[in-house]
Amino acid sequence: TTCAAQQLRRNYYSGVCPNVETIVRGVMARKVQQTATAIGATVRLFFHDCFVEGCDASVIVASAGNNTAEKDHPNNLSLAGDGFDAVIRAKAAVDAVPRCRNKVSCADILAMATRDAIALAGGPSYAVELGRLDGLSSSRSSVDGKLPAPFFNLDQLKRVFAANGLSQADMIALSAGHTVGLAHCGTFAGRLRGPSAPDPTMDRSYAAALQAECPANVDPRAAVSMDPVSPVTFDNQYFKNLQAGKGLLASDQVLYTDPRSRPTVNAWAQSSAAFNRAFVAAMTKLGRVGVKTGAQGNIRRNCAVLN
Ligand code: HEM
Ligand SMILES: [Ca+2]
Repeated sequence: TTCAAQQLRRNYYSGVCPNVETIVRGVMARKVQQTATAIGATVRLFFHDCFVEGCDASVIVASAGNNTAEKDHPNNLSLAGDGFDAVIRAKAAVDAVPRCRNKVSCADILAMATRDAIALAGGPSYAVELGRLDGLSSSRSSVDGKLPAPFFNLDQLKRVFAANGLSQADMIALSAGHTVGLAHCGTFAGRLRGPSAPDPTMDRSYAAALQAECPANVDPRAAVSMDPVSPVTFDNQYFKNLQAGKGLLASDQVLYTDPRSRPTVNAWAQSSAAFNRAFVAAMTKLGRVGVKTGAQGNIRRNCAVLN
């Protein structure tokens, strides 16, 4: 088989739809201005797409008939609607240009939208590789075991990223996606109360603040910022938070607690330039996971519906 990653390239659409990146960026700018939650929602959607059947927009497909799609797997139920909406809107804007109509894949639109969301939030801007096709299937069962859980230790995190060709350094860089966005109280409640709580690796005042934001019988829809310091800015504050015991999920804090990953956390807390370089490299690698070309995929007319 050919190496799919080699098929991706910058400016892939320069012939058929030369303005595609400008069109997507415009939609994202408007979307983010309306709802800042679209930033985290889009970035997480891309991650969950790439880790299941590769970056092929399989996560966007809606359940239909007797097929239950990826998005209805328990691990995906908390994907925020604004990420899906951003892709649907960008697709509509691209398809409104006659020469672009049905020429740009949903998978590539999600990759562009993610790049734009990060840049709009103040993060590093990078040239995005394009040329992915949309997947031909999406099933709930295919998500089983593919995504990391918030209580994973370092070995478990490394394993699920290694399964996608990503190193420990890539995993640490990508975890900084948690510099933006929200998490529901239930995802970290075990660190606040219960047999082994409060988690001794969590800063005491941060634990108290979270306990107040997420009381025992909190509305299951309640969510808190993943980065308590700069929640809508894409920056290396994530790593400074870990140094201060202010990682929200156990899988965040373990990156500092475990001596194997701590030096990397310290380096990127100290240098936003070094973090930005590592993040762009890791995102580019993430975007190459399981890319489909040729007969493995197509260009979906409606991102939520298989052709
Ligand atoms: C390292 C393992 C990871 C684990 C265990 C993990 C787990 C989680 C969990 C539990 C949430 C909260 C969901 C909720 O309660 O609604 C979340 C949110 C989020 N994750 Fe991750 N994640 C990981 C890696 C990543 C990566 C690699 C990215 C992207 C590069 C990412 C981007 C996000 C974003 C942006 C949010 C906020 C979503 C929003 O605001 O709607 N995560 N993650
Ligand atoms: Ca996918």
